[in-house]
Amino acid sequence: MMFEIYLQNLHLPLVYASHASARSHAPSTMAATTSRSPLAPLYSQIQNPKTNPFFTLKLPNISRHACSSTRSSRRKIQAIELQKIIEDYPYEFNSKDSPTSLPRPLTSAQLSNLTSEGSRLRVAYQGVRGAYSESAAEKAYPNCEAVPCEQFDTAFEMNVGISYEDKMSDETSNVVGNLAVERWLVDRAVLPIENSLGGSIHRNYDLLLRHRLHIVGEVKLAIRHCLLANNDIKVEDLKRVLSHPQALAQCENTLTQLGLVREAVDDTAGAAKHVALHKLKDAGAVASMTAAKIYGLIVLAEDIQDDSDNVTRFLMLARSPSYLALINLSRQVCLSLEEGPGMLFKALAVFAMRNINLTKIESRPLPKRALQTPDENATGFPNGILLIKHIFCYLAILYFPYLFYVDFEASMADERAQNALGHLKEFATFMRVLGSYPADNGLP
Ligand SMILES: O=C(O)C(=O)C[C@]1(C(=O)O)C=C[C@@H](O)C=C1
Repeated sequence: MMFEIYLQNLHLPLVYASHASARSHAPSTMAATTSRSPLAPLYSQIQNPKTNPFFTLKLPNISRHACSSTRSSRRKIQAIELQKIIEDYPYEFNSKDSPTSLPRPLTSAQLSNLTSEGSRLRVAYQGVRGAYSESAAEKAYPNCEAVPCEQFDTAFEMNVGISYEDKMSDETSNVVGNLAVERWLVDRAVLPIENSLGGSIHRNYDLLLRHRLHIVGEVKLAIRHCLLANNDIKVEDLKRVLSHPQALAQCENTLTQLGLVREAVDDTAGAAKHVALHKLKDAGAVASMTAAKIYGLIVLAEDIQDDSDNVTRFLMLARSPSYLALINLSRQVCLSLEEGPGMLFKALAVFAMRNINLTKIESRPLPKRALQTPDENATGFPNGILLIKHIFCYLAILYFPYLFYVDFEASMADERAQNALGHLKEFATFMRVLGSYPADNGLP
């Protein structure tokens, strides 16, 4: 209801308007970009340089100078109706996308637990049943169908979202064809991104950039690890313990006290399943109580994490950005900056000067794969990665290039946020808004 009222009443100013103007000035602004940016050749990949606040990378970089006339017209265009914007979203990606496959913003049905077809929302997570990510999926989308996946990359490939278990049963029949695409399509993927004990999960930050998905939600989940073993096994019998590396790290103190050798596996529940399946006598698993029940293991010790306050934050990803992006509070932007004194300070100042709260900043090295030539890039990285490649070549002679992921609190409709991003775009060599989502402020 609130959303409908919002749809009717909200008028969106700003970057949308500026983009619209940029569109009409496309030839000149593109020429300006060509002369000032090593990234210019990639603009040729723009399919439809219309409004796209979520993937700003390919929008022409308008200098302050060139902007003055745009600014006054921007001021005149004070409002654009939300519905119009939504209808207009082109979400241009690379030229391989056919117009029909261009992602659309999520509908309100998709934001509930139903897809637009009325079926249950399918949410992919890494691991087998009983993994914490499965609980995160269910917390975010109660009554969803949580789909276990072997690896995050499988979960991310939503268009071929064949599930782990489906894949296992189909391994010999090699059915990953069109049929599988239709049958095993998933709507969301769940990605653990940080933990209160272990900090950021770096690999998953890299995945965010490698795949062209949008963050549409977050969930904080209390993680309570148990030490599990087969029936009749005592703690003294154990020599080793299997689990996900994050879980092992979160239980460092207990496991050291017990003198157990750690063995890393893909997920906590997978560890429990392995211990149960192979009836191991010398090995236990660190996993959830739910996993113990599913795989018939006994609980030797509860709450073995180093701190009782052990919370993991998960992100929900979708092929399309969320309508709620326009009223949401949290957003994440990924950017790289030119080398020079105070560049990061300058970048962060665009938020500070507008009184926008930054909730997190993470830096990651530019992915090596970005160095591949476009021809080598057969796996189809998003354009952003190709763009990074150019930046990397440009800076690599002297410096270690880094990407910065910035989380900040502001809705898409917030003029300050639009201005901050517009400002940032003037000197960031690469920028992509990874998503916008309601913060999970409830109890984990
Ligand atoms: O292995 C699992 O059960 C997961 O869901 C993965 C994961 C993670 O990657 O951090 C999720 C939550 C816990 O922090 C431990 C493991």
